Amino acid sequence: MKKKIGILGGTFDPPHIGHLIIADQILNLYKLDEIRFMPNYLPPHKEKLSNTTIQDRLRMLELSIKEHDRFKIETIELKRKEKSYTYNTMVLLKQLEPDHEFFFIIGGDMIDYLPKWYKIEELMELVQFIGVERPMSKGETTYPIQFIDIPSIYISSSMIREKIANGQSVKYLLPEHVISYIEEHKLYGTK
Ligand SMILES: Nc1ncnc2c1ncn2[C@@H]1O[C@H](COP(=O)(O)OP(=O)(O)OP(=O)(O)O)[C@@H](O)[C@H]1O
Ligand SMILES: O=C(O)c1ccc[n+]([C@@H]2O[C@H](COP(=O)([O-])O)[C@@H](O)[C@H]2O)c1
Repeated sequence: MKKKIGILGGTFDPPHIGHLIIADQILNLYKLDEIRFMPNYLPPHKEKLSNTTIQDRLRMLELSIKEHDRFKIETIELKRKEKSYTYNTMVLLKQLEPDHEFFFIIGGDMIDYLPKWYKIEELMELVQFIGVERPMSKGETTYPIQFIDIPSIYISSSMIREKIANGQSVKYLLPEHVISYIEEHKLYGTK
């Protein structure tokens, strides 16, 4: 049977409850079979922002999703070891799994940036996008994105990295297991 799969691509440095909430809301509202969290190898548009390794990002993601039986991890971009252009990834995924229907999930900041994406016109033809509003971003677009109305969450990975570096609490902003991992491995300037 044709499965409906949501893809949440990201850097996840670190993953936080914003990612988990949007994934669960969309899974439920779109009646998807699963959500795959897809860490990129090299984000196309970001400088390296922290000293975490790919293994750290992957492990934190595993710890984040382990209690949800419909949350999975898609490692296709980690295996390719190149800049993670979504168009290339989705072409490959659709070749590998031709029977599945894919939905690519993006937050408002990424929607603002879409005109700069690699082969954006072709990508829009290839996969349905689901957009989530995000505080501080316009999230307006002429691309055919389906917007979904879910609680807006003012949390970002950069906010979390900054709080940790300043010795401030991040309790409840990300899963406890991930906080323990960050402390154990002294990530993001943990004091
Ligand atoms: N709080 C949020 N609300 C809506 N979308 C979000 C939220 N946090 C992340 N996203 C979306 O999830 C995807 C992956 O995000 P990413 O891993 O880059 O986290 P981030 O919080 O945006 O990180 P950073 O602060 O380092 O830019 C992107 O499409 C992003 O827009
Ligand atoms: O393909 C592109 O040109 C492109 C440009 C920017 C971001 N993306 C993808 O969008 C997703 C969210 O990106 P990020 O950097 O906010 O984590 C992630 O899967 C990126 O690989 C893709």
